[in-house]
Amino acid sequence: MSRSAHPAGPRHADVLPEGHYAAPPVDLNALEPKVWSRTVTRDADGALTVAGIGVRELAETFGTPAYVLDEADFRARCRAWREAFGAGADVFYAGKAFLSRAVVRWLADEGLNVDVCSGGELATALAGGMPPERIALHGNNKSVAEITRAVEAGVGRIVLDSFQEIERVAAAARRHGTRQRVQIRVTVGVEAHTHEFIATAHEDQKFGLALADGTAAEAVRRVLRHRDDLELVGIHSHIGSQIFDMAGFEVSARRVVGLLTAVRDEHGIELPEVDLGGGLGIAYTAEDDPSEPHEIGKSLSEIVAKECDAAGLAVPRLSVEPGRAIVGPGAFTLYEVGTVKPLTGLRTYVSVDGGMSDNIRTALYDADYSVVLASRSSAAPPMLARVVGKHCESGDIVVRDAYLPADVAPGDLLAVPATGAYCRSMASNYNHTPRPPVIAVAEGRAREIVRRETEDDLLRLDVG
Ligand SMILES: Cc1ncc(COP(=O)(O)O)c(C=O)c1O
Ligand SMILES: N[C@@H](CCCC[NH3+])C(=O)O
Repeated sequence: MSRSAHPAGPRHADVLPEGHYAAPPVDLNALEPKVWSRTVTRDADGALTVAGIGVRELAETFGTPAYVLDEADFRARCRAWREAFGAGADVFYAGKAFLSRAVVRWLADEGLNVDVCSGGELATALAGGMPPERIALHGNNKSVAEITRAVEAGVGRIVLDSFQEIERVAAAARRHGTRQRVQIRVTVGVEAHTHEFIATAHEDQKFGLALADGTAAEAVRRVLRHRDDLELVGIHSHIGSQIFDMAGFEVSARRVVGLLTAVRDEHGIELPEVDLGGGLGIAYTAEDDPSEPHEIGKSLSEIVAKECDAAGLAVPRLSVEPGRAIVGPGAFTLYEVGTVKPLTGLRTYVSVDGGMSDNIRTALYDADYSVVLASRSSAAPPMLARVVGKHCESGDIVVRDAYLPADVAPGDLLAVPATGAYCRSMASNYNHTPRPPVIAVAEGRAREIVRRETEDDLLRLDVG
């Protein structure tokens, strides 16, 4: 629920701060299709089911908190992205959103490639069986060891992010006796409309090489001096994350094609690839309205084609790197309520058995999430609630403003949708909390694809 200037709607069990919060939903048991994976529904008892499995059964078998990932939803989104861009383009799933060996197998099956940005992500992609030529390595400060491993593994591309890295990748390729395919990551000078921490195309930040002051053009010159060791295949731009407005991508596409034209004019070569990055937003609440992959595919392909046509360039092979848009909507986090604390005249604090260690996004980006009572339906009136975790931090908030049925009680299960991206992958062990498992569900079956951490796991690292 977003904080808005809407007046309070129907009567509800709690007192609302005046004029500050959106009205409660008409039906608290309803499931907003935009934020749930495609197989989530309520069964005859009112409990949530996913892929035909009830959440009470999931909680009994695997415990809570747990991330529940719907394989059919994940695969359907992979296919939608592939189809949206067609055979003349590549879709690189951004592994930072969430990566595990099972997910890599699903990606490989569905014909997607993978973008990794660390040695650990590279190791996971390889361990999951992704062919190395379908892996791209990113990062603004890749270590020499990471570069060497990627070159030795034979990754399909390394995305260069600094002048120093050009020399490091060239040296690694020379040592290994290969010619490494590379792209140059540029910052196109777009102010993406998203949280400051996840915008990446304005010039005053750490990623990429700026177009505006000629740094990107200089990077091209430097890469081309290493023709024996580096094959410059294209230009890469990623403008940020959780973006709804396509205008930023359009400007980015135009500016990248502008650089391709400048490269042709200066060096007499046409670079065959353009990658426009990821960053497409998803719905976290009913108010969010993301574009569909086919709209995005059509609009980006048309802009690149039009700009190339105008510049007299052959249309390059396009690629994109969606992470959140593929894995985000397909998972929810299942929590058990521990305490319910009404604060007179304010709201009710509902504490769950996880928190900022399994979802840091609310604290870090002020992200909005929604939540439902999952283990049963309820006819109780709406109560203004804040869903909080169990950590020693007052900013440990999972859902800042939520309406829950007023009879929510300890032992109830809550589900927070759209937690597939950047929740498990950004999870921490704060307060020595073992991280939750990822449970994959498909066709009536559930299995752990990442197991729950144990206190033994934590103590095993404590060698003092
Ligand atoms: C280079 C690059 N590609 C792709 C992504 C994926 O972004 P998203 O998960 O928002 O699609 C990111 C993260 O923002 C990124 O830094
Ligand atoms: N971690 C961020 C997105 C950053 C993506 C990586 N460049 C999020 O949760 O929204």
